[in-house]
Amino acid sequence: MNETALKPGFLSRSVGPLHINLDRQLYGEGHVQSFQLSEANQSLSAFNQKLFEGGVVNPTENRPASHWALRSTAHTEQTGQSAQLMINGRDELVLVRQVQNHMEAFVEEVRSGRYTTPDGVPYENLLHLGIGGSDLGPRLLNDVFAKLELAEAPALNIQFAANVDFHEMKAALAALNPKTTLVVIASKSFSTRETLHNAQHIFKWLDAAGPQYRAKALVAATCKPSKAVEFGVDPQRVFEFSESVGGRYSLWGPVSIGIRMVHGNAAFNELLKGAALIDQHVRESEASQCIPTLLAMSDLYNLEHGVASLMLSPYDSRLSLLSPYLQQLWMESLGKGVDKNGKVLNKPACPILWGDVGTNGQHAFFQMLHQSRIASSVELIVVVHPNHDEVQSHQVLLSHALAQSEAFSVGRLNAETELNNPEINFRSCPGKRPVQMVFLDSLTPYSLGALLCMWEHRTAALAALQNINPFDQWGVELGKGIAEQLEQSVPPGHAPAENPVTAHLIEHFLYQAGTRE
Ligand SMILES: O=P(O)(O)OC[C@H]1O[C@H](O)[C@H](O)[C@@H](O)[C@@H]1O
Repeated sequence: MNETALKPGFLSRSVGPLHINLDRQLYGEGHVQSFQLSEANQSLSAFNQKLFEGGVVNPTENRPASHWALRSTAHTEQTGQSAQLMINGRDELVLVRQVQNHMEAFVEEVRSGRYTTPDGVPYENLLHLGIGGSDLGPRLLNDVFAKLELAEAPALNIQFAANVDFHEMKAALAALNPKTTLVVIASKSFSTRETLHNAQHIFKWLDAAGPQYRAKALVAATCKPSKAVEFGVDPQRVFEFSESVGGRYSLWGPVSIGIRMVHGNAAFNELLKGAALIDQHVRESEASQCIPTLLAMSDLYNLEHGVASLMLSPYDSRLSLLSPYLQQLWMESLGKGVDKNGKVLNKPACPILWGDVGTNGQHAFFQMLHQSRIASSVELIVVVHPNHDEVQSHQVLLSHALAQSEAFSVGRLNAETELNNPEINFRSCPGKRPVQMVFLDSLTPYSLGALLCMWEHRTAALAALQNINPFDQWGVELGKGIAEQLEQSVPPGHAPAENPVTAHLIEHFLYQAGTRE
């Protein structure tokens, strides 16, 4: 007996290194057919056309979304088609190509040791400063690339500092030497408090080693080049990207220049090629064949049926930073309360995305997924060819992923009977959790590019299906504004905060810190 309404293999689709199976969803074939004919699907096709034409898809900021253009050189190489993307009278594709050439040349200079410190020796270290979209992508890429045994060995020791919590910076600096460290300041806006505060600290750290070190060490990735220059970065080492590239969609461009420096241009360009393959797949496939569309269709169906959680578990420890990266992409894009017409939504526009690598999660939170009343879909990623020869370990790993997929969907066959019997109802696993299976041929920069790009399109598709804007993040602004005011109230002896509870909390903090009676 088949546990769901779909025949095995009905929703299996492949593109390049990526394969998905959605047979264990809660809908039947009829849903897929009616979805194809639905108005929502037509709006999605119109959205994708507008996205790739450079139309305004981010209405609250009156901008196109041109992150896909950062992969355009890989697309041109693959298809031989070159195009134009005119935004505000400037061809964005020309900018992308120029900056990419400039980055590649600089990266070669650094990696070959021709770009030297003021003491005439090659740089050995790199500190990446940035937060949110200017941190999570490069951090994920570095973590995966470092575990891939790429043809080119890492050329520099890399450290990251995102948080204004100084513990992170302290640990990063302990592993660095100011005389041999390049500092990448990645900030789309070049005005993020945490990043600029950390950069100011680093200026002091570099200057303490000698006044000559700062100038050559600084590199910036931003869409506000003049601000970076004003801040003290040599214009030769300011790498620009367009304002219409959202921060959480920006890892394909200059924000990842540190990853190019550490792991080489070749690996990075493979990542772009894998992503460009998915762009092409989205441009050319009809809904019933398009992987991101089918996933978004399932996500929407689940939301409409009260499933507002999505647990993502890659059965590969090299992907342990995937969930934190995707949390920003997914929840900053889709965590919205109104649609593009300002209409208040009557349900969440995205499930909460969370998870950890398998099998570890099985021994931690899978219990809740199997038996609690919290409805969650489950997405399991399996890498078919591992990067080791321990066949048995890999088979055990695969068995666990497949077992969980079956258990979440089928449950325990006599679950209903068990529930009617108080003596044994603790055993009941009702099943019927929607399961998405994702297979990657192997983990490479190319397949990673395809996987991440697939998620970008899935995110945008789920937004388009609900007529919401996935490219703004107005909710983030509120706390930033309040924090700016409170910086005046936190130091002892300063004006109290306006809000009485906040004022009380500050009083308590100062008392516990021993700076107030
Ligand atoms: O790159 P930046 O301009 O420094 O912005 C860094 C981050 O800041 C904000 O909090 C936004 O919510 C994020 O989307 C962004 O990635």
